[in-house]
Amino acid sequence: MPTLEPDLNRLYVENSIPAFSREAPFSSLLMDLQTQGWSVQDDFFSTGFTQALKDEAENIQNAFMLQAGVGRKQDHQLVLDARRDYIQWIDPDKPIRKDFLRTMEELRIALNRRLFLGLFDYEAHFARYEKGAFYEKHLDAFKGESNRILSTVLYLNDDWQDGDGGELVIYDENNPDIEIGRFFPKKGRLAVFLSECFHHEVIVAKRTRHSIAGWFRVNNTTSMTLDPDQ
Ligand SMILES: O=C(O)CCC(=O)C(=O)O
Ligand SMILES: [Fe+2]
Repeated sequence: MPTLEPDLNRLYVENSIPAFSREAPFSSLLMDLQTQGWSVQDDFFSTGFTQALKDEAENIQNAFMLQAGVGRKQDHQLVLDARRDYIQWIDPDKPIRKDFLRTMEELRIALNRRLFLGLFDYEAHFARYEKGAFYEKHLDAFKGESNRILSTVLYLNDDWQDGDGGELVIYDENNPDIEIGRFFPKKGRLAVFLSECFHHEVIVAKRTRHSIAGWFRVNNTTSMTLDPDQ
C-alpha cells in the first residue's frame, strides 16, 4: 500500500550534510545563529577530516606563510601592534585543501537553505600563532564596507590547557566591553559568528596555535566594480 505519510528519513537525508560528523552540531549551529548570531560547536567535522587538516596546518613551513596584515589586497597593511599571526590562504591545490573548501561549500549551501543568508562564496586561510602572538579586539567587517557576512574559525590544537593562553574571546554585539564567551582553540571546535556584529580577540598564545579562519561572503558586484575582487 503506498502511503501519503511524508518520508521523514528521506527529508532528513536531503537536508543533512554527509561531510559533517553528526547532525547535532549542525542543528545547534543553526539554532544559535538564528537566536544569537554566533555559535561554538565541538567536533563539527569527522575526526579523520579534522586530523588531516591539523597535519596539513602543522606541516606548512614558516617560509611559506605570510605575516598577516589588517585589510585585504590594496588595503593590506602590516599592523604588528594589532596582530602577530602568520597565514596562508587556502587554494584547492591539494586533496585535503580541496576537501575542506568543498565541505565549506556544502555548509554554505546548507546555511543559505536554512537561514536565507545569500552567501556567495568562501575564503579561508591557515593561521599560525607562535608563542607570544595575539590578535587584538576587532570586527572582521565594517557595516556596508565589506562583503564578509559570516566568520568561521576551526581550531586544530591537541591538549590545550589552562595557562596556554590563545583563547578566542567574543564580546557582546551591543556593548563590546562585555565579554560573552571565552574558548580554548581545541581541535575540532568550530566558531561561527556574524562578521559585522561581534568584536572578538585572540589572547596571547603561550604555545603554537593552529587554526583555519574563513569568511562566507556575499557578492556586491555592481556595474562599476567586480566583487569579490579575486
Ligand atoms: O583564531 C581565532 O580565534 C580568531 C581569528 C580572527 O579573529 C581572525 O583571523 O580574524
Ligand atoms: Fe577576526
